[in-house]
Amino acid sequence: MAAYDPEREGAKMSFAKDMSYIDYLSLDPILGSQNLQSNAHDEMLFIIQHQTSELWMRLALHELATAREHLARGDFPPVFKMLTRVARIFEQLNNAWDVLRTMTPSEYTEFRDDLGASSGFQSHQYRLIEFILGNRNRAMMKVHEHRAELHHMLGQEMERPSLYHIALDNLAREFDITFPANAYCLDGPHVACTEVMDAWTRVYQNPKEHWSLYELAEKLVDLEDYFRRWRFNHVTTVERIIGFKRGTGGTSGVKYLRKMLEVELFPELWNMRGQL
Ligand code: HEM
Ligand SMILES: N[C@@H](CC(=O)c1ccccc1NC=O)C(=O)O
Repeated sequence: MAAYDPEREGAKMSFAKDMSYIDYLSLDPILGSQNLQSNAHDEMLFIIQHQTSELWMRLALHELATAREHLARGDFPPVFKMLTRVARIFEQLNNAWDVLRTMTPSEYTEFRDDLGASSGFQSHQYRLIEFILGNRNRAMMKVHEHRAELHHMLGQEMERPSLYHIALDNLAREFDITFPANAYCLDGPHVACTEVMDAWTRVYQNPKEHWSLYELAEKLVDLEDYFRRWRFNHVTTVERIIGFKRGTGGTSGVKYLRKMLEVELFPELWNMRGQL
C-alpha cells in the first residue's frame, strides 16, 4: 500500500507565497527566544515555564481589560464569559507547577546564580493583573523605572478604576445607594467597607432578585480562589526548591511570599459569607 499523501486529498503543501502556521504564529521569534545563561539542563524548563506563564498572563490581561469595559456599560454576559476564561487561565497556570516541581534543589542550584538579580517580582504583567483587579501599590512600580513605557503603563492603570470598583458601581446602582469614597481608592489596595459588605449581603439573601450581581460576585470569588491557589502553589514550590533562601529579587523569599498569601482582592465578598 502506498504511503498516505495528504496532498492527494487536497491538503495545501506549498507555502512559499502564502502565510503558513509558522508565519501566522510568529514562531521564529518565540522559539528562538530561549536564551540560556548556563549549560544546566533544567534551565530550558525554567525559561519555558516562565515564558508560557507570561503568555497566559497576556491573555488574562486582554480578557480583564475588555471585561472591565463591558462591566462599565452594565453588559454582564460577556463579562461572565471573560471572567470564567481568566479563572481557567489561572487553573492552567496552577497545573503548570506540576511540571516545574520536577526540578530539584540540586538541579536549580546549577543555574540559579546565572539569574543575577532577575526575579518574578519584576513581572510587569503580573503586577498589571494585580493592579487591574485592585491590589495596587505604587512601591511595586519602582523596579520598572528603567523601562519607561512599562512604568507608564502601570501608572496609567493606577489612575483607572479597578475591575472591582466597576463591580461596586453596578452594585450601588442596583440598590440606588452611594458607597463612601474610601471604597474607591485608586492608588492603594482596596480596603473592606461595611456598606459594600451589606450590599453584597442583600444580593446573596435574594439571588433571584439580583441574579446578574449574584453571578458576577461568584465569578469574582472564583477568580480570587484560583489566584490564591496560584500564590499558594508558588510559595510551596519555592520552599521546596530554595527553602528559606533570600530571593534573587532581594526580598526575604518564602517569608515575603507567605505575607502575600494574606492579600484579599475582594474582601467584602469573603467577609459577607459568614453573615448569611
Ligand atoms: C524555581 C522556581 C521559582 C522560584 C525559586 C521562585 C522564587 C521566587 C521568590 C523567592 C520570589 C520573591 C521575590 C524575590 O526576592 O525574588 C518570587 C516572586 C515572584 N515569582 Fe517566583 N519563583 C519561581 C517560579 C516562578 C514562576 C514559574 C512564576 C511564573 C510567572 C513566578 C512568578 C513570580 C512572581 C509574579 C513573583 C512576585 C510575587 C509578588 O510580588 O507577590 N515565579 N519568586
Ligand atoms: N526569585 C527566584 C528566581 C526566580 O524564580 C526567577 C528568576 C528570573 C525570572 C523569573 C523567576 N521566577 C520567579 O521569581 C530565586 O530567588 O531563586
